Amino acid sequence: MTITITAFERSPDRGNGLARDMRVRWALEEVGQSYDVRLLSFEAMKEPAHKALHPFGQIPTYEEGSLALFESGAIVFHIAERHAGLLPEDANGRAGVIAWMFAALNTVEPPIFDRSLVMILERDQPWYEHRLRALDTLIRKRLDDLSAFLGDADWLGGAFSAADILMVTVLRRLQTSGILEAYPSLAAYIARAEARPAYQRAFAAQRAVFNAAPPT
Ligand SMILES: N[C@@H](CCC(=O)N[C@@H](CSCc1ccc([N+](=O)[O-])cc1)C(=O)NCC(=O)O)C(=O)O
Repeated sequence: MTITITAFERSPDRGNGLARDMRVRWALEEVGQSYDVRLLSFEAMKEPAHKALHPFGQIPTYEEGSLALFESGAIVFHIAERHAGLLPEDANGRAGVIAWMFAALNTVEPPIFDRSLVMILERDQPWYEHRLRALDTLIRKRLDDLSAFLGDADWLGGAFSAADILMVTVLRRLQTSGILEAYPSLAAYIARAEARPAYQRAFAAQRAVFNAAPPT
C-alpha cells in the first residue's frame, strides 16, 4: 500500500535535513520502504484539507491506506513497529529503545529547539544573552549525561534503532553551534549515523526538494 508523507515545499533550513520529515524519510529508508511525498507551502499547511490530517497544521504527516498519522516521533515508532530492523525483538530491549525515543524528544530536544527559537525570535530582547546562556548550560547537562551513557557504544540500544534516528536528528541541530566541539563522542555518533546509506538516501531526497524549489 502506498505511503505518502508531507514535507516543506521549500524548507527554511535550505535542505540541511533539520525539518522533521527527515527522520521519517530516514526510518523509511532504513526499513527499505518506498514512499511518496506531498510538498506543502506554509499557507497550504493551514488549509482545512491538511489540518484534517495534522491538527496543528504542520509537517510531517504519514498516510497509508485509511491510516493518517502526525508527530514525527509517533510516525517513526509506527514504522519501527511495522517493519523489522528499528526495534529489538526482546521485550525489555524494545522497552529500553522506546524509553530513549521519548528521551530524545522530551528530555534532549526541548532545550536545543528552544535555543533555535531564541536565536531566531529573541535576539534583540534584553534577556537574550542570559536566556541563551541558561539554555546552553541545560544543553551541556543533557550532553554530559548522554555522552556518559553512550560511552564507547555505537548506538543507544546496542544495535542501531529508531532511538538513534530521533536522537541524531535532535543533535544535528547543534552542528553549527560549537557546543558539540566539547563532545567528540557525540560528534562521532552523529557522523556514524550520517555515514549510513539509508541516512544518505533520505538526506539526498530532502535536499533535492530544496534544490528544485523555485527561489522565493
Ligand atoms: N512535534 C512535531 C513538530 C512538527 C513541526 O515542528 N513541524 C514544523 C517543521 S519541522 C520543524 C523545523 C522547522 C524549521 C527548521 N529549520 O531549520 O528551518 C527546522 C525544523 C512545521 O510544520 N512548521 C510549520 C508551522 O509550524 O507552521 C513533530 O515532531 O512532528
